[in-house]
Amino acid sequence: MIPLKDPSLLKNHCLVNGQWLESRSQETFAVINPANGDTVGTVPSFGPDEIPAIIDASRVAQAAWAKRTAKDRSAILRQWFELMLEHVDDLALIMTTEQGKPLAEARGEIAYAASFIEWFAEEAKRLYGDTIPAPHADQRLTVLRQPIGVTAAITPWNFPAAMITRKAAPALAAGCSMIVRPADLTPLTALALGELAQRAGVPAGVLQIVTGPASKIGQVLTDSENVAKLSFTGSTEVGRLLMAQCAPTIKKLSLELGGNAPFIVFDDADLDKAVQGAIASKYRNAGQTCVCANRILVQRGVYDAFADKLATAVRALNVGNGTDDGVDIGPMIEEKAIRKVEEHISDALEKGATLLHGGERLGGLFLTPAILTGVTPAMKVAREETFGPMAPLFVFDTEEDAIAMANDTIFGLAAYFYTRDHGRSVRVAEALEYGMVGHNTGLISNEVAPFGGMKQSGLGREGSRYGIDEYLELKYICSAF
Ligand SMILES: NC(=O)C1=CN([C@@H]2O[C@H](COP(=O)(O)OP(=O)(O)OC[C@H]3O[C@@H](n4cnc5c(N)ncnc54)[C@H](OP(=O)(O)O)[C@@H]3O)[C@@H](O)[C@H]2O)C=CC1
Ligand SMILES: O=C(O)[C@H](O)CS(=O)(=O)O
Repeated sequence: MIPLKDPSLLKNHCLVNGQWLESRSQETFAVINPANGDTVGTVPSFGPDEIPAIIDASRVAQAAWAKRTAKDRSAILRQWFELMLEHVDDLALIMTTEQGKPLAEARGEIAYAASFIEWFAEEAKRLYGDTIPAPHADQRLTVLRQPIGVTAAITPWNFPAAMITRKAAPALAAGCSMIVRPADLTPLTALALGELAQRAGVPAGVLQIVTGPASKIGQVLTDSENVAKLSFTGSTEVGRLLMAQCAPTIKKLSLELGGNAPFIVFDDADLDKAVQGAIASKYRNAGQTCVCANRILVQRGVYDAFADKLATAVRALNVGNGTDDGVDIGPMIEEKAIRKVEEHISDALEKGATLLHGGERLGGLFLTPAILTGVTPAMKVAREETFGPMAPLFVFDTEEDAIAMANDTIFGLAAYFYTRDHGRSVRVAEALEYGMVGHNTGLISNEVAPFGGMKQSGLGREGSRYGIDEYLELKYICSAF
Protein backbone atom coordinates (compact mmCIF):
# COMPACT_ATOMS: atom_id res chain seq x y z
CA MET A 1 0.00 0.00 0.00
CA ILE A 2 1.08 3.59 -0.63
CA PRO A 3 0.92 5.55 2.68
CA LEU A 4 -1.54 8.30 1.69
CA LYS A 5 -3.18 10.96 3.85
CA ASP A 6 -6.37 10.17 1.90
CA PRO A 7 -6.27 6.43 1.07
CA SER A 8 -9.49 6.75 -0.97
CA LEU A 9 -7.37 8.29 -3.75
CA LEU A 10 -5.74 4.91 -4.38
CA LYS A 11 -8.14 3.24 -6.78
CA ASN A 12 -8.30 -0.37 -7.99
CA HIS A 13 -11.40 0.13 -10.13
CA CYS A 14 -12.10 2.23 -13.24
CA LEU A 15 -14.29 5.32 -13.47
CA VAL A 16 -17.18 4.28 -15.70
CA ASN A 17 -20.26 6.49 -16.01
CA GLY A 18 -19.80 7.86 -12.51
CA GLN A 19 -19.17 4.48 -10.86
CA TRP A 20 -15.99 2.69 -9.81
CA LEU A 21 -16.20 -0.66 -11.59
CA GLU A 22 -14.11 -3.74 -12.13
CA SER A 23 -13.96 -5.27 -15.60
CA ARG A 24 -16.63 -7.78 -16.63
CA SER A 25 -14.01 -10.52 -16.68
CA GLN A 26 -12.72 -9.36 -13.28
CA GLU A 27 -9.27 -9.55 -14.87
CA THR A 28 -6.71 -7.17 -13.37
CA PHE A 29 -3.06 -6.27 -13.86
CA ALA A 30 -0.41 -5.20 -11.38
CA VAL A 31 1.14 -1.76 -11.11
CA ILE A 32 4.85 -1.96 -10.31
CA ASN A 33 7.15 0.43 -8.48
CA PRO A 34 10.16 0.84 -10.85
CA ALA A 35 12.42 1.66 -7.89
CA ASN A 36 12.13 -1.79 -6.32
CA GLY A 37 9.85 -4.00 -8.41
CA ASP A 38 7.15 -4.09 -5.70
CA THR A 39 3.50 -4.40 -6.69
CA VAL A 40 1.86 -1.18 -5.50
CA GLY A 41 -1.67 -1.87 -6.69
CA THR A 42 -3.87 -3.61 -9.22
CA VAL A 43 -6.30 -2.13 -11.72
CA PRO A 44 -8.93 -3.70 -14.00
CA SER A 45 -8.21 -4.96 -17.48
CA PHE A 46 -11.30 -3.83 -19.41
CA GLY A 47 -12.05 -5.79 -22.55
CA PRO A 48 -12.81 -4.22 -25.95
CA ASP A 49 -16.39 -5.54 -25.69
CA GLU A 50 -17.01 -3.23 -22.71
CA ILE A 51 -16.00 -0.05 -24.51
CA PRO A 52 -19.12 0.55 -26.70
CA ALA A 53 -21.30 0.98 -23.58
CA ILE A 54 -18.72 3.43 -22.21
CA ILE A 55 -18.89 5.41 -25.45
CA ASP A 56 -22.70 5.43 -25.25
CA ALA A 57 -22.55 6.74 -21.68
CA SER A 58 -20.14 9.42 -22.86
CA ARG A 59 -22.58 10.50 -25.59
CA VAL A 60 -25.49 10.85 -23.17
CA ALA A 61 -23.39 12.73 -20.65
CA GLN A 62 -21.87 15.04 -23.25
CA ALA A 63 -25.28 16.20 -24.53
CA ALA A 64 -26.24 17.36 -21.04
CA TRP A 65 -22.76 18.75 -20.25
CA ALA A 66 -22.81 20.90 -23.38
CA LYS A 67 -26.13 22.40 -22.27
CA ARG A 68 -24.65 23.56 -18.97
CA THR A 69 -23.52 27.18 -19.02
CA ALA A 70 -19.87 27.96 -19.60
CA LYS A 71 -19.85 29.47 -16.14
CA ASP A 72 -21.05 26.17 -14.67
CA ARG A 73 -18.34 24.20 -16.45
CA SER A 74 -15.76 26.76 -15.44
CA ALA A 75 -16.70 26.55 -11.76
CA ILE A 76 -16.48 22.76 -11.74
CA LEU A 77 -13.09 22.81 -13.45
CA ARG A 78 -11.88 25.41 -10.97
CA GLN A 79 -12.93 23.12 -8.12
CA TRP A 80 -11.06 20.21 -9.73
CA PHE A 81 -7.95 22.45 -9.93
CA GLU A 82 -8.24 23.37 -6.26
CA LEU A 83 -8.72 19.76 -5.17
CA MET A 84 -5.58 18.75 -7.07
CA LEU A 85 -3.53 21.34 -5.22
CA GLU A 86 -5.14 20.36 -1.91
CA HIS A 87 -4.05 16.73 -2.49
CA VAL A 88 -0.67 17.46 -4.08
CA ASP A 89 1.29 15.36 -1.58
CA ASP A 90 -0.82 12.24 -2.10
CA LEU A 91 -0.94 12.68 -5.87
CA ALA A 92 2.83 13.15 -6.01
CA LEU A 93 3.47 10.09 -3.86
CA ILE A 94 1.22 7.96 -6.07
CA MET A 95 3.05 9.28 -9.15
CA THR A 96 6.56 8.69 -7.80
CA THR A 97 5.61 5.22 -6.62
CA GLU A 98 4.33 4.09 -10.02
CA GLN A 99 6.52 6.19 -12.35
CA GLY A 100 9.75 6.70 -10.43
CA LYS A 101 10.39 10.44 -10.79
CA PRO A 102 11.70 12.21 -7.66
CA LEU A 103 8.97 13.54 -5.38
CA ALA A 104 9.96 17.14 -6.06
CA GLU A 105 9.46 16.56 -9.80
CA ALA A 106 6.19 14.78 -9.11
CA ARG A 107 4.92 17.72 -7.08
CA GLY A 108 6.00 19.98 -9.89
CA GLU A 109 4.07 17.87 -12.38
CA ILE A 110 0.93 17.97 -10.25
CA ALA A 111 1.12 21.78 -10.16
CA TYR A 112 1.82 21.83 -13.92
CA ALA A 113 -1.07 19.43 -14.59
CA ALA A 114 -3.41 21.46 -12.38
CA SER A 115 -2.43 24.66 -14.18
CA PHE A 116 -4.05 23.36 -17.39
CA ILE A 117 -7.34 22.90 -15.51
CA GLU A 118 -7.05 26.40 -14.02
CA TRP A 119 -6.24 27.86 -17.45
CA PHE A 120 -9.11 26.15 -19.29
CA ALA A 121 -11.57 26.91 -16.49
CA GLU A 122 -10.94 30.51 -17.52
CA GLU A 123 -10.90 29.84 -21.26
CA ALA A 124 -14.29 28.08 -20.95
CA LYS A 125 -15.97 31.46 -20.42
CA ARG A 126 -14.37 33.10 -23.46
CA LEU A 127 -15.41 30.84 -26.33
CA TYR A 128 -16.46 33.83 -28.40
CA GLY A 129 -17.83 33.50 -31.93
CA ASP A 130 -18.07 36.02 -34.76
CA THR A 131 -20.60 38.17 -36.54
CA ILE A 132 -19.52 38.93 -40.12
CA PRO A 133 -20.66 41.83 -42.32
CA ALA A 134 -22.85 40.12 -44.91
CA PRO A 135 -22.36 40.66 -48.66
CA HIS A 136 -26.15 40.99 -49.04
CA ALA A 137 -28.39 43.42 -47.18
CA ASP A 138 -30.95 40.77 -46.26
CA GLN A 139 -28.38 38.46 -44.66
CA ARG A 140 -26.85 38.16 -41.21
CA LEU A 141 -23.75 35.96 -40.83
CA THR A 142 -22.59 34.42 -37.55
CA VAL A 143 -19.98 31.87 -36.51
CA LEU A 144 -20.39 29.67 -33.45
CA ARG A 145 -17.68 27.61 -31.72
CA GLN A 146 -19.38 24.40 -30.58
CA PRO A 147 -18.04 21.32 -28.71
CA ILE A 148 -17.03 18.53 -31.07
CA GLY A 149 -18.74 15.90 -28.86
CA VAL A 150 -17.36 12.63 -27.45
CA THR A 151 -13.57 12.59 -27.31
CA ALA A 152 -10.94 10.00 -26.39
CA ALA A 153 -7.42 10.32 -25.05
CA ILE A 154 -4.58 7.80 -24.96
CA THR A 155 -1.75 8.97 -22.74
CA PRO A 156 1.85 7.96 -21.90
CA TRP A 157 3.54 6.93 -18.66
CA ASN A 158 6.14 9.70 -18.48
CA PHE A 159 3.82 12.48 -17.29
CA PRO A 160 0.92 10.52 -15.82
CA ALA A 161 -1.02 13.60 -14.68
CA ALA A 162 -0.13 16.44 -17.06
CA MET A 163 -0.70 14.46 -20.25
CA ILE A 164 -4.25 13.78 -19.07
CA THR A 165 -5.22 17.24 -17.82
CA ARG A 166 -3.65 18.89 -20.92
CA LYS A 167 -6.38 17.04 -22.85
CA ALA A 168 -9.28 16.64 -20.42
CA ALA A 169 -9.28 20.28 -19.28
CA PRO A 170 -9.84 21.85 -22.72
CA ALA A 171 -12.22 19.05 -23.70
CA LEU A 172 -14.47 19.57 -20.67
CA ALA A 173 -14.12 23.35 -20.88
CA ALA A 174 -15.39 23.19 -24.48
CA GLY A 175 -18.43 21.12 -23.44
CA CYS A 176 -17.07 17.78 -24.65
CA SER A 177 -16.89 14.50 -22.75
CA MET A 178 -13.70 12.44 -22.64
CA ILE A 179 -12.77 8.76 -22.29
CA VAL A 180 -9.18 8.46 -21.05
CA ARG A 181 -7.12 5.32 -21.49
CA PRO A 182 -3.91 5.87 -19.46
CA ALA A 183 -0.69 3.90 -19.89
CA ASP A 184 -0.65 0.50 -18.18
CA LEU A 185 2.53 1.51 -16.34
CA THR A 186 1.00 4.52 -14.58
CA PRO A 187 -2.79 4.15 -14.18
CA LEU A 188 -3.04 5.02 -10.47
CA THR A 189 -2.35 8.72 -10.97
CA ALA A 190 -5.02 8.87 -13.68
CA LEU A 191 -7.61 7.16 -11.46
CA ALA A 192 -6.83 9.50 -8.56
CA LEU A 193 -7.44 12.46 -10.89
CA GLY A 194 -10.79 10.85 -11.76
CA GLU A 195 -11.72 10.63 -8.08
CA LEU A 196 -10.98 14.33 -7.60
CA ALA A 197 -12.91 15.24 -10.77
CA GLN A 198 -15.93 13.44 -9.32
CA ARG A 199 -15.55 15.30 -6.02
CA ALA A 200 -15.35 18.57 -7.99
CA GLY A 201 -18.75 17.86 -9.52
CA VAL A 202 -17.82 16.58 -12.98
CA PRO A 203 -21.04 14.71 -13.86
CA ALA A 204 -21.19 10.95 -14.41
CA GLY A 205 -19.99 9.97 -17.85
CA VAL A 206 -18.36 13.30 -18.70
CA LEU A 207 -14.93 11.99 -17.69
CA GLN A 208 -14.33 8.23 -17.80
CA ILE A 209 -11.00 6.53 -17.12
CA VAL A 210 -10.53 2.98 -18.40
CA THR A 211 -7.49 0.73 -18.02
CA GLY A 212 -6.72 -2.30 -20.11
CA PRO A 213 -5.04 -3.54 -23.32
CA ALA A 214 -3.98 -0.50 -25.32
CA SER A 215 -4.33 -1.79 -28.87
CA LYS A 216 -7.70 -3.47 -28.24
CA ILE A 217 -9.27 -0.54 -26.42
CA GLY A 218 -7.66 1.87 -28.89
CA GLN A 219 -9.12 -0.05 -31.84
CA VAL A 220 -12.68 0.29 -30.48
CA LEU A 221 -12.23 3.99 -29.74
CA THR A 222 -10.77 4.75 -33.16
CA ASP A 223 -13.35 2.62 -35.00
CA SER A 224 -16.35 4.24 -33.31
CA GLU A 225 -18.35 6.77 -35.33
CA ASN A 226 -19.50 8.18 -31.99
CA VAL A 227 -15.99 9.26 -30.98
CA ALA A 228 -15.43 12.55 -32.81
CA LYS A 229 -11.86 13.21 -31.67
CA LEU A 230 -8.76 11.41 -30.50
CA SER A 231 -5.95 13.08 -28.59
CA PHE A 232 -2.77 11.03 -28.27
CA THR A 233 0.57 11.59 -26.62
CA GLY A 234 3.28 9.05 -27.19
CA SER A 235 5.67 7.74 -29.80
CA THR A 236 5.53 8.72 -33.43
CA GLU A 237 5.28 5.04 -34.33
CA VAL A 238 2.03 4.59 -32.40
CA GLY A 239 0.82 8.01 -33.53
CA ARG A 240 1.07 6.92 -37.18
CA LEU A 241 -0.91 3.77 -36.37
CA LEU A 242 -3.68 5.64 -34.55
CA MET A 243 -3.86 8.25 -37.32
CA ALA A 244 -4.47 5.44 -39.82
CA GLN A 245 -7.08 3.85 -37.55
CA CYS A 246 -8.92 7.18 -37.30
CA ALA A 247 -9.00 7.74 -41.06
CA PRO A 248 -12.15 5.70 -41.82
CA THR A 249 -14.23 7.88 -39.49
CA ILE A 250 -12.37 11.15 -40.25
CA LYS A 251 -11.73 11.88 -36.62
CA LYS A 252 -10.24 15.19 -35.48
CA LEU A 253 -6.74 14.39 -34.21
CA SER A 254 -4.30 15.88 -31.74
CA LEU A 255 -0.94 14.12 -31.80
CA GLU A 256 1.93 14.92 -29.43
CA LEU A 257 4.63 12.56 -30.60
CA GLY A 258 8.32 11.90 -30.46
CA GLY A 259 11.16 14.39 -30.50
CA ASN A 260 14.87 14.67 -31.24
CA ALA A 261 15.64 18.05 -29.69
CA PRO A 262 18.90 19.77 -30.62
CA PHE A 263 20.54 21.81 -27.86
CA ILE A 264 22.94 24.24 -29.56
CA VAL A 265 25.74 26.02 -27.66
CA PHE A 266 27.39 28.83 -29.63
CA ASP A 267 30.82 30.17 -28.73
CA ASP A 268 29.31 33.44 -27.45
CA ALA A 269 27.00 31.64 -25.01
CA ASP A 270 27.11 31.98 -21.23
CA LEU A 271 28.51 28.48 -20.65
CA ASP A 272 27.39 28.25 -17.03
CA LYS A 273 23.81 29.05 -18.04
CA ALA A 274 24.08 26.64 -20.97
CA VAL A 275 25.17 23.87 -18.59
CA GLN A 276 22.27 24.66 -16.24
CA GLY A 277 19.89 24.52 -19.19
CA ALA A 278 21.35 21.27 -20.46
CA ILE A 279 21.00 19.63 -17.04
CA ALA A 280 17.40 20.82 -16.71
CA SER A 281 16.43 19.76 -20.22
CA LYS A 282 18.40 16.53 -20.50
CA TYR A 283 18.05 14.86 -17.10
CA ARG A 284 14.53 15.93 -16.04
CA ASN A 285 12.39 12.83 -15.48
CA ALA A 286 15.57 10.75 -16.05
CA GLY A 287 15.62 12.05 -19.61
CA GLN A 288 12.19 10.52 -20.29
CA THR A 289 10.49 13.53 -21.81
CA CYS A 290 9.68 14.24 -25.44
CA VAL A 291 11.23 17.69 -25.22
CA CYS A 292 14.51 16.56 -23.65
CA ALA A 293 17.70 17.70 -25.35
CA ASN A 294 18.46 14.63 -27.45
CA ARG A 295 21.54 16.02 -29.26
CA ILE A 296 23.90 18.61 -27.76
CA LEU A 297 25.66 20.58 -30.52
CA VAL A 298 28.63 22.65 -29.28
CA GLN A 299 30.65 25.13 -31.32
CA ARG A 300 34.27 23.97 -31.63
CA GLY A 301 35.85 26.87 -29.74
CA VAL A 302 33.97 26.11 -26.50
CA TYR A 303 33.52 22.36 -26.87
CA ASP A 304 36.08 21.24 -24.27
CA ALA A 305 35.13 23.94 -21.77
CA PHE A 306 31.45 23.08 -22.06
CA ALA A 307 32.11 19.34 -21.79
CA ASP A 308 34.18 19.85 -18.62
CA LYS A 309 31.56 22.07 -17.00
CA LEU A 310 28.76 19.69 -17.92
CA ALA A 311 30.67 16.70 -16.53
CA THR A 312 31.24 18.51 -13.23
CA ALA A 313 27.51 19.28 -12.94
CA VAL A 314 26.42 15.76 -13.94
CA ARG A 315 28.76 14.15 -11.38
CA ALA A 316 26.83 16.04 -8.68
CA LEU A 317 23.51 14.45 -9.67
CA ASN A 318 22.23 11.83 -7.22
CA VAL A 319 20.57 8.68 -8.53
CA GLY A 320 18.14 6.79 -6.28
CA ASN A 321 14.61 6.06 -5.17
CA GLY A 322 12.43 9.06 -5.96
CA THR A 323 10.88 8.98 -2.48
CA ASP A 324 14.30 9.55 -0.86
CA ASP A 325 15.49 13.07 -0.06
CA GLY A 326 18.08 14.63 -2.33
CA VAL A 327 17.50 12.34 -5.30
CA ASP A 328 17.83 14.05 -8.67
CA ILE A 329 17.34 11.06 -10.98
CA GLY A 330 15.01 8.17 -10.22
CA PRO A 331 14.80 4.75 -11.86
CA MET A 332 13.90 4.37 -15.49
CA ILE A 333 10.39 3.17 -16.15
CA GLU A 334 11.18 -0.36 -17.34
CA GLU A 335 13.91 -2.68 -18.62
CA LYS A 336 13.37 -1.91 -22.34
CA ALA A 337 13.82 1.79 -21.64
CA ILE A 338 17.17 1.29 -19.94
CA ARG A 339 18.29 -1.10 -22.69
CA LYS A 340 17.58 1.57 -25.34
CA VAL A 341 19.95 3.97 -23.57
CA GLU A 342 22.60 1.27 -23.29
CA GLU A 343 22.15 0.46 -26.99
CA HIS A 344 22.66 4.11 -27.97
CA ILE A 345 25.78 4.30 -25.81
CA SER A 346 27.32 1.07 -27.16
CA ASP A 347 26.51 2.02 -30.77
CA ALA A 348 28.19 5.40 -30.34
CA LEU A 349 31.27 3.88 -28.67
CA GLU A 350 31.59 1.29 -31.45
CA LYS A 351 31.54 4.13 -33.98
CA GLY A 352 34.24 6.16 -32.22
CA ALA A 353 32.58 8.18 -29.45
CA THR A 354 34.07 8.47 -25.95
CA LEU A 355 32.19 7.92 -22.68
CA LEU A 356 33.12 10.96 -20.61
CA HIS A 357 30.95 10.00 -17.65
CA GLY A 358 28.26 7.64 -16.36
CA GLY A 359 26.16 5.07 -18.14
CA GLU A 360 26.63 2.49 -15.39
CA ARG A 361 23.83 0.38 -14.02
CA LEU A 362 23.42 0.62 -10.24
CA GLY A 363 21.16 -2.40 -10.04
CA GLY A 364 17.52 -2.68 -11.06
CA LEU A 365 16.40 0.20 -13.27
CA PHE A 366 18.91 2.75 -11.98
CA LEU A 367 21.37 4.17 -14.51
CA THR A 368 23.97 6.85 -13.83
CA PRO A 369 23.59 9.93 -16.03
CA ALA A 370 25.88 9.69 -19.04
CA ILE A 371 27.85 12.07 -21.26
CA LEU A 372 29.34 11.02 -24.60
CA THR A 373 31.85 13.13 -26.53
CA GLY A 374 33.00 12.80 -30.14
CA VAL A 375 29.47 11.93 -31.26
CA THR A 376 28.76 12.11 -35.00
CA PRO A 377 25.66 12.07 -37.25
CA ALA A 378 26.52 8.47 -38.19
CA MET A 379 25.50 7.25 -34.75
CA LYS A 380 21.99 6.05 -33.79
CA VAL A 381 21.60 8.77 -31.17
CA ALA A 382 21.70 11.37 -33.97
CA ARG A 383 18.46 10.03 -35.50
CA GLU A 384 16.64 8.18 -32.72
CA GLU A 385 15.13 9.51 -29.51
CA THR A 386 17.15 8.14 -26.57
CA PHE A 387 14.44 8.87 -23.99
CA GLY A 388 16.96 8.46 -21.17
CA PRO A 389 19.70 10.21 -19.12
CA MET A 390 22.42 10.32 -21.78
CA ALA A 391 23.87 13.53 -23.26
CA PRO A 392 25.68 13.08 -26.62
CA LEU A 393 27.98 15.99 -27.51
CA PHE A 394 28.42 16.83 -31.21
CA VAL A 395 30.80 19.54 -32.50
CA PHE A 396 30.06 22.15 -35.18
CA ASP A 397 31.96 25.05 -36.77
CA THR A 398 29.59 27.62 -38.28
CA GLU A 399 26.08 28.88 -37.51
CA GLU A 400 24.94 27.42 -40.83
CA ASP A 401 26.40 24.00 -39.87
CA ALA A 402 24.54 24.11 -36.54
CA ILE A 403 21.19 24.90 -38.13
CA ALA A 404 21.65 22.23 -40.81
CA MET A 405 22.57 19.60 -38.20
CA ALA A 406 19.71 20.64 -35.92
CA ASN A 407 17.12 20.41 -38.69
CA ASP A 408 18.45 17.12 -40.10
CA THR A 409 15.71 14.94 -38.51
CA ILE A 410 12.14 13.81 -39.20
CA PHE A 411 11.13 15.31 -35.85
CA GLY A 412 10.22 18.91 -35.08
CA LEU A 413 9.03 19.19 -31.49
CA ALA A 414 11.47 21.24 -29.35
CA ALA A 415 14.85 22.88 -29.94
CA TYR A 416 17.16 24.95 -27.72
CA PHE A 417 20.05 27.30 -28.37
CA TYR A 418 22.35 29.51 -26.32
CA THR A 419 23.81 32.73 -27.66
CA ARG A 420 24.14 36.28 -26.36
CA ASP A 421 24.21 37.76 -29.86
CA HIS A 422 20.85 39.35 -30.69
CA GLY A 423 21.10 39.04 -34.46
CA ARG A 424 22.09 35.39 -34.16
CA SER A 425 19.18 34.73 -31.79
CA VAL A 426 16.69 36.03 -34.38
CA ARG A 427 18.29 34.16 -37.29
CA VAL A 428 18.54 30.85 -35.43
CA ALA A 429 15.08 30.94 -33.82
CA GLU A 430 13.49 31.58 -37.20
CA ALA A 431 15.55 28.93 -39.01
CA LEU A 432 14.93 26.06 -36.60
CA GLU A 433 12.16 23.73 -37.89
CA TYR A 434 10.54 23.06 -34.51
CA GLY A 435 7.20 23.84 -32.90
CA MET A 436 8.88 25.12 -29.73
CA VAL A 437 12.23 26.88 -29.36
CA GLY A 438 14.08 27.71 -26.13
CA HIS A 439 16.54 30.60 -26.36
CA ASN A 440 18.97 30.65 -23.40
CA THR A 441 16.70 28.30 -21.47
CA GLY A 442 16.17 24.55 -21.26
CA LEU A 443 12.69 24.70 -19.73
CA ILE A 444 9.91 25.96 -21.99
CA SER A 445 6.74 24.11 -20.95
CA ASN A 446 3.81 25.91 -19.34
CA GLU A 447 0.03 26.15 -19.66
CA VAL A 448 -0.08 29.53 -21.42
CA ALA A 449 2.01 28.76 -24.51
CA PRO A 450 1.18 26.41 -27.41
CA PHE A 451 2.82 23.00 -26.87
CA GLY A 452 3.31 20.87 -29.96
CA GLY A 453 5.47 19.89 -32.88
CA MET A 454 6.05 20.13 -36.62
CA LYS A 455 7.02 17.43 -39.10
CA GLN A 456 6.62 13.93 -37.57
CA SER A 457 6.36 15.21 -34.01
CA GLY A 458 2.63 15.66 -34.25
CA LEU A 459 -0.47 17.63 -35.09
CA GLY A 460 -2.17 20.43 -33.20
CA ARG A 461 -1.27 22.30 -30.04
CA GLU A 462 -2.04 21.81 -26.34
CA GLY A 463 -2.39 24.50 -23.69
CA SER A 464 -2.48 28.22 -24.51
CA ARG A 465 -5.40 30.01 -26.20
CA TYR A 466 -4.99 27.55 -29.10
CA GLY A 467 -5.47 24.32 -27.14
CA ILE A 468 -9.25 24.53 -26.82
CA ASP A 469 -9.71 24.80 -30.60
CA GLU A 470 -8.78 21.11 -30.80
CA TYR A 471 -12.11 20.34 -29.07
CA LEU A 472 -14.35 22.74 -30.99
CA GLU A 473 -16.09 22.86 -34.33
CA LEU A 474 -16.76 26.14 -36.14
CA LYS A 475 -20.35 26.52 -37.34
CA TYR A 476 -21.16 29.25 -39.86
CA ILE A 477 -24.80 30.41 -39.93
CA CYS A 478 -26.13 32.44 -42.84
CA SER A 479 -29.57 33.94 -42.08
CA ALA A 480 -31.68 35.68 -44.75
CA PHE A 481 -34.55 38.02 -43.74
N1 LIG B 1 5.17 14.84 -27.82
C1 LIG B 1 4.92 14.60 -26.55
O1 LIG B 1 4.39 15.44 -25.79
C2 LIG B 1 5.29 13.27 -25.96
C3 LIG B 1 5.83 12.24 -26.72
N2 LIG B 1 6.16 11.04 -26.13
C4 LIG B 1 6.85 10.01 -26.91
O2 LIG B 1 6.37 8.68 -26.57
C5 LIG B 1 7.49 7.79 -26.47
C6 LIG B 1 7.62 7.26 -25.07
O3 LIG B 1 6.39 7.14 -24.48
P1 LIG B 1 5.62 5.74 -24.55
O4 LIG B 1 4.53 5.78 -23.58
O5 LIG B 1 6.58 4.59 -24.49
O6 LIG B 1 5.01 5.77 -26.00
P2 LIG B 1 4.03 4.71 -26.67
O7 LIG B 1 3.69 5.35 -27.94
O8 LIG B 1 4.54 3.32 -26.66
O9 LIG B 1 2.73 4.67 -25.71
C7 LIG B 1 1.95 5.82 -25.53
C8 LIG B 1 0.55 5.36 -25.15
O10 LIG B 1 -0.02 4.68 -26.26
C9 LIG B 1 -0.45 3.38 -25.86
N3 LIG B 1 -0.33 2.49 -27.00
C10 LIG B 1 0.73 1.78 -27.40
N4 LIG B 1 0.45 1.08 -28.52
C11 LIG B 1 -0.87 1.36 -28.82
C12 LIG B 1 -1.77 0.94 -29.84
N5 LIG B 1 -1.40 0.11 -30.80
N6 LIG B 1 -3.05 1.43 -29.84
C13 LIG B 1 -3.43 2.28 -28.85
N7 LIG B 1 -2.62 2.72 -27.86
C14 LIG B 1 -1.36 2.25 -27.85
C15 LIG B 1 0.46 3.03 -24.70
O11 LIG B 1 -0.13 2.03 -23.92
P3 LIG B 1 0.78 1.11 -22.95
O12 LIG B 1 1.98 1.90 -22.58
O13 LIG B 1 -0.10 0.83 -21.78
O14 LIG B 1 1.08 -0.08 -23.75
C16 LIG B 1 0.54 4.37 -23.99
O15 LIG B 1 -0.62 4.56 -23.20
C17 LIG B 1 8.67 8.58 -26.85
O16 LIG B 1 8.86 8.50 -28.24
C18 LIG B 1 8.29 10.01 -26.51
O17 LIG B 1 8.98 11.01 -27.20
C19 LIG B 1 5.92 10.78 -24.82
C20 LIG B 1 5.38 11.78 -24.04
C21 LIG B 1 5.08 13.10 -24.54
O1 LIG C 1 5.34 14.17 -22.18
C1 LIG C 1 6.24 14.97 -22.16
O2 LIG C 1 7.41 14.71 -22.42
C2 LIG C 1 5.85 16.33 -21.75
O3 LIG C 1 5.03 16.89 -22.77
C3 LIG C 1 7.05 17.19 -21.51
S1 LIG C 1 6.60 18.62 -20.66
O4 LIG C 1 5.26 19.05 -21.09
O5 LIG C 1 6.61 18.28 -19.21
O6 LIG C 1 7.65 19.58 -21.02
